[in-house]
Amino acid sequence: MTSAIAADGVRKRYGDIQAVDGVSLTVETGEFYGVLGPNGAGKTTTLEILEGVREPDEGSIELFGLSPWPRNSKLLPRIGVQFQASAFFDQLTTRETIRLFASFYRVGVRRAEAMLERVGLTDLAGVHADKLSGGQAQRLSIACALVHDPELVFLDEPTAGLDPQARRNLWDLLRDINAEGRTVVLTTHYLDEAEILCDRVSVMDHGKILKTGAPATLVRELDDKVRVSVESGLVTAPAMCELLAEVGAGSVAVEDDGVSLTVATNTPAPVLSVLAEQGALRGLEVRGATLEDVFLQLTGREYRA
Ligand SMILES: Nc1ncnc2c1ncn2[C@@H]1O[C@H](COP(=O)(O)OP(=O)(O)OP(=O)(O)O)[C@@H](O)[C@H]1O
Repeated sequence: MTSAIAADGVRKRYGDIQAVDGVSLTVETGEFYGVLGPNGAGKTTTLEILEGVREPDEGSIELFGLSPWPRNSKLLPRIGVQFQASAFFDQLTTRETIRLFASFYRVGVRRAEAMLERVGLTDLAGVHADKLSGGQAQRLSIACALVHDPELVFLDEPTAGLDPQARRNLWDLLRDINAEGRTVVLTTHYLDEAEILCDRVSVMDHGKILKTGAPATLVRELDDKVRVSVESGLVTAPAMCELLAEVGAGSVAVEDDGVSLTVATNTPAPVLSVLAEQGALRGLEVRGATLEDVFLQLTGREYRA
């Protein structure tokens, strides 16, 4: 089966800046694929090259086996590109905006109205685009990208700047879009978003893809320690070390910062048993590694979105 996207050796330079430095990736049909990285990593440039709106200096790109550059009219009906909300015409209403996008693709008014309904903007159909909240504007931009029913949708940081509730609402919409069978490619600098939404993510920094995989696989491959924490004062750190040695709990690190006692371990089961036997489970939290730890290991520095 042909992949939705196959890119090989893509490079793009702006003056002295090598924005994209040898990116190769494959996105399978139906996948929810994330390109994750901090500001300036090269995510937007990569996405624009994949969309066919920017010419690469080097490399080959195929969407459904076709080259997106120069602009390929056979591909245009099959792909949806989310424009940044700020690119809307402020003086058009929500309804006029979606109808304008629908007209680009010769899509009827009924479908445009259905899209507004789908993203929950019917009640705001008469409101000017510049009066929409950040979340509403993002939903409108996603509706515009979907109005012609594309198979492959590109979203560039769709939840940037939204409050937590608006982000979660948008996540539900994005999940539904993918569940309908569409391939979704999203860039984000939010690690939690990538972890929650994406089947696979490429972690990007300084124009290069450092690693690609399912978020859970990337985290598991770290083989990082699990952190088991309880409230301080239930059992002391030295006592905990002794108890864990008695049961042969293996390599552990015990720390008490006055708020929590934390045991870092590869084998949490005996740690939990000892805490339970001591009646010291108040405030129990068990934390595994996250994509943040993956980024730290790949780059040697903390993740800064
Ligand atoms: N049109 C341009 N002209 C010159 N430099 C650019 C241009 N677009 C991007 N850059 C630079 O290329 C690098 C990669 O930018 P890009 O926007 O692709 O990264 P990004 O990961 O999407 O970042 P962000 O999360 O901030 O959008 C950055 O150093 C940026 O300043």
